[in-house]
Amino acid sequence: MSAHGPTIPMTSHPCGALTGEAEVPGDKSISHRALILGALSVGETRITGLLEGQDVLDTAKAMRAFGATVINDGPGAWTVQGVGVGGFAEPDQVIDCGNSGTGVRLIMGAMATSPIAATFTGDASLNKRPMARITDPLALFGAASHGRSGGRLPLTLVGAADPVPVRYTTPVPSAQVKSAVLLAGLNAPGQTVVIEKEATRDHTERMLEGFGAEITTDETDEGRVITLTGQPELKPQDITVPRDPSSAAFPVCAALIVPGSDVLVPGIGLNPTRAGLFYTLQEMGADLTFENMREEGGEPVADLRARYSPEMKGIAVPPERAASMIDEYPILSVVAAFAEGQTVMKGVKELRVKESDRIEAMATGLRAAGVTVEDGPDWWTVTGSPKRGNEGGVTGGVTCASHLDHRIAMSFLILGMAADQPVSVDDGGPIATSFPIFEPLMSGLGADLRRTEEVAA
Ligand SMILES: O=C(O)C1=C[C@@H](OP(=O)(O)O)[C@@H](O)[C@H](O)C1
Ligand SMILES: C=C(OP(=O)(O)O)C(=O)O
Repeated sequence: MSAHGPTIPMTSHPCGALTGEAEVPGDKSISHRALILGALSVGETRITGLLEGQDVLDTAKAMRAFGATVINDGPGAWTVQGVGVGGFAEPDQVIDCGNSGTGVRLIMGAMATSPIAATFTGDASLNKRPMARITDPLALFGAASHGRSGGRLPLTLVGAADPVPVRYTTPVPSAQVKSAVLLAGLNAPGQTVVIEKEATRDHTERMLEGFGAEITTDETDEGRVITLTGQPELKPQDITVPRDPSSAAFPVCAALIVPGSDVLVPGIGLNPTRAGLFYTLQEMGADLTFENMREEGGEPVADLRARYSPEMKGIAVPPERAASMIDEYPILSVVAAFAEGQTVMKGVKELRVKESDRIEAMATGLRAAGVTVEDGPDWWTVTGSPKRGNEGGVTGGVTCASHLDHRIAMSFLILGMAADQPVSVDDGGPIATSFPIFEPLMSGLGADLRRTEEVAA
């Protein structure tokens, strides 16, 4: 059961060529940040292209609970009347962030240096995920948290009444940890400094600068040093949210493994901290090209064209690339199942603590579908083959558990499009958290997706 709806068993049948144009929704990471920084500004922020997935809708609801006025003016069009830095009111309800690690972790940071308390919870998936990685640095500002052992949700966060600035080196490569500390630093005096050894997505830094905060990033021997001057007055902005590369990954990868496919996925951000999968696929020999390269909102954007690629080879993914494709390893493992040889993915311990243990979830389903997978604490490998049908290759014919994880559900449904037999997932409901139009969009390209109670005509 997903946090916000019924269980939806789904089946993906082997399909003909996927063709056409796939306009994926707005970027989930940027959507969360636009709402939160809009709420921390004084005045009206206007947002177009907002992702209207459940994760982001939960953040919009949370911002209302903290006192901002958040209005939906039409598809993707939202306005936020903010309350200013330090202006959050104490919510009179539990903040339920559903399935969203980004939502709960960034919102905890945003309130941690205000003299208010709030209780946070989530769904069965989110309430298993580690939160000490957030409450530990927030305690350095003077915030206090009271929750379950091991620092998991539900928990109550009591914001610092007299916050102090913090200098913090992130212990794991996490943009959520970095962002929570920066957002807390907004309402602390002086300068808050975050140091990250591996570069992670930089949407928070870019957006804070866009809202008028004083923030610098320096590459040093220690790593990337990000310095924020506290207590700015953030200026409301007009924001156009770019389309999400992590959602684009699904139609792109489907086209690469379904014979005869040729799909255009327009307007995808190629921010270097987000585009690692696409370069990896090209290195595997994918027929994947960037058309109409341009800049939008200060970021590189292109139209991605993906064509069926039967000559792909397995690859050793550079571990230093992991952060720039951390959400794309599940769908990469599906492509790897159809590439000749071994794909090696190392330095990916973080996959064990996403909405699910993504290594375990994918390894279990792929093995059941006839694919060779090996794994360890922070690594896994997939040994694939381009063979189809009775020559060998991916048999399919299995039902896989999604574990309340949208990317696991979507990855197995893409597998079913190219396997010899259909692949089912026990619950496709979580797909709505990040990609609510996944079913109609993929069906429009030619996929054969069915809600399992449906019977073929
Ligand atoms: O900051 C963000 O928007 C996100 C950061 C990543 O998590 P971590 O920062 O925990 O790696 C990623 O997995 C998540 O989908 C979105
Ligand atoms: C891990 C993800 O999101 P979150 O951490 O926000 O739940 C994701 O979208 O793959």
